[in-house]
Amino acid sequence: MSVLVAKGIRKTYGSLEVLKGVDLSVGAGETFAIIGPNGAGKTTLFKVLTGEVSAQGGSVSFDGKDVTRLPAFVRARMGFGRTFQVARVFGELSIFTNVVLAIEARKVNGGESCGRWWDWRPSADTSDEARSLLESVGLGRQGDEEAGLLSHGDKKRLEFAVTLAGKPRILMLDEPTAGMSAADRKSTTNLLRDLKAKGITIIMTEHDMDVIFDLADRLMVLNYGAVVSQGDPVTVREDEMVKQVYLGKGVGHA
Ligand SMILES: Nc1ncnc2c1ncn2[C@@H]1O[C@H](COP(=O)(O)OP(=O)(O)OP(=O)(O)O)[C@@H](O)[C@H]1O
Repeated sequence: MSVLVAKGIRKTYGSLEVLKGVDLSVGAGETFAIIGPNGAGKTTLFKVLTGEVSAQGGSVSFDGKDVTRLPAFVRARMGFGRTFQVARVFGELSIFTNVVLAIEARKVNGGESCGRWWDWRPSADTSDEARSLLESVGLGRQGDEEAGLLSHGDKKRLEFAVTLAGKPRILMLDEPTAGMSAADRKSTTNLLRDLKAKGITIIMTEHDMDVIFDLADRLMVLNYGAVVSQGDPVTVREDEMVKQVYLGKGVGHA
């Protein structure tokens, strides 16, 4: 069954047609990648799917419900988890507190009380959950460190933990390995493989073809806002049009 379906998405900025009628359908538990050259419209499509920007045409449905007109925060509450090209965390707070706040936010949104603000401290359950999330992203020993001082790769890891704290039904990852060292890219790929194995639905944009071909069940290739090809990695890799517009002769870091 499809979790996320988009039909005929059209988006323009002034006279620039950024998305020209994009259709996609992502199944439960699937890892779906959106790839294409710089400026192809990948991030814009992402933002339309998450509700950060509205499109001029088309529809988006999530779990069979039309969410086209719902803003991003409502879609987030419905189960959209989102990471960004540049990780967004509370830099002045500790790693542990960043995750605790995300867990508490989920609980409050779910109608639970988190105590009085003037003597607030996380419950034992919340603390245990935060520790286990940090463990799962490889930051288990660094909980007390200030988030703003983390390396780029570790900040991304923390952003994953914060996003997972929301218990998303669908994980939207905009270039999860952008700007990472080879070692960080490898550990992030391993982390994503673990999430995939847990059955979480993932939609990602990514320029690193090794990451894409390692993780994606299906790919969509965008060029100038139009879908050039869609299918499993082997089919897309062999597509002559895709080779021309994006992959070139060899497949590597595009
Ligand atoms: N807010 C905006 N206002 C005007 N033009 C925009 C806006 N956002 C994106 N664009 C333009 O839309 C086009 C698609 O941009 P988008 O960021 O979606 O591409 P992309 O495929 O994600 O690129 P990259 O791989 O470089 O991140 C580009 O020409 C970009 O300049």
